[in-house]
Amino acid sequence: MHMMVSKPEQWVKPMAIAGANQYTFHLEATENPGALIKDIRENGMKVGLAIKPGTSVEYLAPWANQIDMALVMTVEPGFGGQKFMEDMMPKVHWLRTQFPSLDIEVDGGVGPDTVHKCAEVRLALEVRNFSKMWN
Ligand SMILES: O=C(CO)[C@@H](O)[C@H](O)COP(=O)(O)O
Repeated sequence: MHMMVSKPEQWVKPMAIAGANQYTFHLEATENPGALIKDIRENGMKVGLAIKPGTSVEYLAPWANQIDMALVMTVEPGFGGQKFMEDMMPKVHWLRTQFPSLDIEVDGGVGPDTVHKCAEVRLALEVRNFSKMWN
């Protein structure tokens, strides 16, 4: 589950009860990422950590060894249909280099014209709209 929400702490248990196996929260949305990571693990889920376009990847780095997946937003959180921000790819490349075994995703603006940019940096994709990819 990609929880693009404020106060992500309050949804950990409900999502675990609902059967989620991974809980991705936004670094900007919590004051205590370490406690939240611990709580997610204690509730039996894997941990994903997302950053918005304006957040430097160095803020994510201290947590990278404690998470299962890093998610680099390639649009501003808010709505679909925005343009893929290719200038986020250096963040992905840096993470891929520093943490070779970490799963990395991007979210937003991925389609036929941009998917090759993701393939170049060996990303797992969070694809919400497959018809956009293949039609
Ligand atoms: O929620 C967000 C952005 O707020 C993203 O997850 C978008 O929904 C992605 O949509 P597309 O760019 O793939 O249309």
